Amino acid sequence: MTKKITTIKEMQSIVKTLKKENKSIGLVPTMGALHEGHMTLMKRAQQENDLVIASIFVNPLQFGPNEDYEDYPRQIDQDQAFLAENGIDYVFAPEPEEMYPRPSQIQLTVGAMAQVLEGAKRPGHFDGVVTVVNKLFNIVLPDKAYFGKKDAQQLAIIEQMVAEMNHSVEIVGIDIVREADGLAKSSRNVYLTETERTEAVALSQSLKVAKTLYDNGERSVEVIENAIKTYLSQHTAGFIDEVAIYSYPELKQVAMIESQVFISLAVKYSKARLIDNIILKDEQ
Ligand SMILES: Nc1ncnc2c1ncn2[C@@H]1O[C@H](COP(=O)(O)OP(=O)(O)OP(=O)(O)O)[C@@H](O)[C@H]1O
Ligand SMILES: CC(C)(CO)[C@@H](O)C(=O)[O-]
Ligand code: BAL
Repeated sequence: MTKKITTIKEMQSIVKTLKKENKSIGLVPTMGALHEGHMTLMKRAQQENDLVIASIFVNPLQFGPNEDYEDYPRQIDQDQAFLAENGIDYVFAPEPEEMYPRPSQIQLTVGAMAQVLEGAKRPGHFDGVVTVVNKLFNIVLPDKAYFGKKDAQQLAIIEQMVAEMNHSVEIVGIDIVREADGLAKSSRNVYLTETERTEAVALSQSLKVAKTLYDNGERSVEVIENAIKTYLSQHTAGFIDEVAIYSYPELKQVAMIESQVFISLAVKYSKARLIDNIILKDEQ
C-alpha cells in the first residue's frame, strides 16, 4: 500500500521517524499523471534507498499566465494505485494552499542558467521549480532525489542549486524513457490528437538525424540545427518553438560542438508543447 500524505506536518513527522530508524530516503518529485517514465525514476530510487517518497504536486509557481496549469492532467487516485502496484511507500500530495499558505516574502531566482532554452520561453518557470524543489528537499530530507534527463535544463539547474545551497542530497539523473516509436513519454502526450501523436515521432527522429550527422564527423552547430529544423518541418505540422545546442551542464551556447553538449527542441501542437533532447559527447 502507498500511504498518501497531504500535510507538511505529517510528512515531516514520518521523515523524523525514518531518520531515527536510520532509513535512507529516495525522493521522486513529479506533477502526477504518472507513466513509465516516472516509474523508471521510482524503480531506481527503490534500488538505491530503504524507502521511496514520490511527490505529486502541480506547482502553480512554475506555470506562466498563458500556460496549462488549470488543464494539467490530475488523477491522484489512479496515480496512487499505480504507485501501490509498484510498491512505493509514500506519496506526498499537498494542495497548493498547504505549500503556499501565505504571500511569499522570500523569493528564489535563478540566474543566467534560466535565461536560455526553456527558461527563455517560460519566464519565471525555473524560479518556480527551484522554489518547490527546495521546499520538497527541506520537508522530505532525502538522501537521493531523482530527476529525468528529458528536462535537461531543469536537472542542470537543480544540480547547481544543490551545490550553491549546500543541500545534503545526491541528485540522480535518469535517461529519457521513450514509447516504442521513440516519442519521449510525457504526461502531456495525452493532449495530442491522433494525427499529432503520429507526427510527434519526428521529434526523436530529428534528434537521431542530428546524432548520425555528429557520428559522421559534423561539428557545425548551424548545420546540425538546420538539419533538425528541416526534418521537423518535413515531418510534422507542429510549430517548431526551439532547436538549440548548448553545453551541458553549464547551459552556455556553443559555436562548435567540441565538448559535452545537448541538443534541445520544443514543438508546439494544438494543446501540447513537447520537449525532447539528446546529449552528444565528443570522444576526441
Ligand atoms: N520520459 C521520461 N523519461 C525520463 N524522465 C522523465 C520522463 N518523463 C518525465 N520524466 C521525469 O519525471 C519527473 C517528473 O516529471 P513530470 O511530472 O513533469 O512529468 P512529465 O511527463 O515530464 O510531464 P510534462 O508533460 O510536464 O512534461 C521529472 O524529473 C521528469 O524529467
Ligand atoms: C521537478 C518538478 C516536480 C517540480 O515541480 C517538475 O518541474 C517536474 O515534474 O519536472
Ligand atoms: N516536467 C516539466 C514540468 C513543467 O513542464 O512545468
